[in-house]
Amino acid sequence: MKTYIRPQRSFVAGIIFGSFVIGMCYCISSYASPFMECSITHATAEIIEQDTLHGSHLESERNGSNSAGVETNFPDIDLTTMQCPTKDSAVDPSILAQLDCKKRLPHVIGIGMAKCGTGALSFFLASHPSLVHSVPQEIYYWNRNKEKSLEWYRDQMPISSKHQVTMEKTPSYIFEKDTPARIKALMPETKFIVMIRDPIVRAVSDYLHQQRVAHPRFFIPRIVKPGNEPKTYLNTTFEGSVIKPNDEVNTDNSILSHSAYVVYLKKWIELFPRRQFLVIDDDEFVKNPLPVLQQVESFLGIPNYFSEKIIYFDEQKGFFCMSRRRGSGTDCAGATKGRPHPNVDKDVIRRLRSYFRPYNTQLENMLGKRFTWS
Ligand SMILES: Nc1ncnc2c1ncn2[C@@H]1O[C@H](COP(=O)(O)OS(=O)(=O)O)[C@@H](OP(=O)(O)O)[C@H]1O
Repeated sequence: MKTYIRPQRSFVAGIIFGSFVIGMCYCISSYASPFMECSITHATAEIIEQDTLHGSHLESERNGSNSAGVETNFPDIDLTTMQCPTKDSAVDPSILAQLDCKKRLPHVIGIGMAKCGTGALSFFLASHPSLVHSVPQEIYYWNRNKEKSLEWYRDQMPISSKHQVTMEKTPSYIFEKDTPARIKALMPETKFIVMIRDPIVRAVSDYLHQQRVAHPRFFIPRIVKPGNEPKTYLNTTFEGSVIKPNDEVNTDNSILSHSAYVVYLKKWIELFPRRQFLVIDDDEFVKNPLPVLQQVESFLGIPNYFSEKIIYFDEQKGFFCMSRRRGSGTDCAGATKGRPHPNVDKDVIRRLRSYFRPYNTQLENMLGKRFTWS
């Protein structure tokens, strides 16, 4: 009989001790939860080690164990994935001091290209616990607001902890001639994300987008002087917009010229080290965003957060969406994405392919990368 009684006693004692431990954990987690939207404990040392460029931006050296390498009352809390609290009251002062919550200039800027998945990328990245994204996504500081101060720019950013990366994207930055030099002078460590896609598909997407805007001046054919930036021109069809009545390719139309990526990207790549750029092919991203998002995490030196668990293909939307998103908001990127593309005349496609070929080849040589659409 004794052999039965002993295990029963230790079983009861185990339950009492276990309940005590669970209770303690619950107390600590409810205390910490107002400022912990997500706790990722699997931040890999390798990814953090790659963050050489960001060392100066992130203002802290991170290490593997307690990723912030700081002492708090809660040694298991990962400060690199912790959000700045909206209210200070419930936060342990030692944690608050380590987060150093304030607005910061962007560490990474999405500089282009329009209609290449830039909105969807920002949508996914904004859910990452180690990244804060400007709202709205597009700030236009380096073009429309260039007279304003850097303080104004900083003020457009959300509050971040010193362990988070701040991001904004304005796809039209890439076209600005003096912007690379200005960023180089003021924020030389900035990282850049550039999204591209099949140039003809981008042109069709741009055509559909401009049609929706439909400014009257878009319908007037304009001759652009050599060296000047082409303007948008819209005809009733895509084909009519990109092929002139004399049967030449309408190179004066920005719908086409903006797909000659190398022309614009070259100026940036000449000024900054190549490691400060991540070029993403939207044709890959749209089909399978997860590896691309993981590549971005690695590029930014932030912990791994994206996985199959939070990204799913939405049959109704026809795009990948997020199954979990912090805060309120939709689960899929904006409603203006994914307009049905018209079938384009085969002969026009053939002519546009040969128009873009030299640009694509130059781009591939510059980036040391091949694209399926080239
Ligand atoms: N996951 C997901 N959800 C929705 N949309 C996605 C996604 N991934 C890529 N895309 C593609 O994004 C294209 C729009 O590009 P942008 O966001 O750069 O457009 S914009 O310049 O900001 O207007 C848009 O192009 P169109 O299909 O031509 O509208 C989409 O194909």
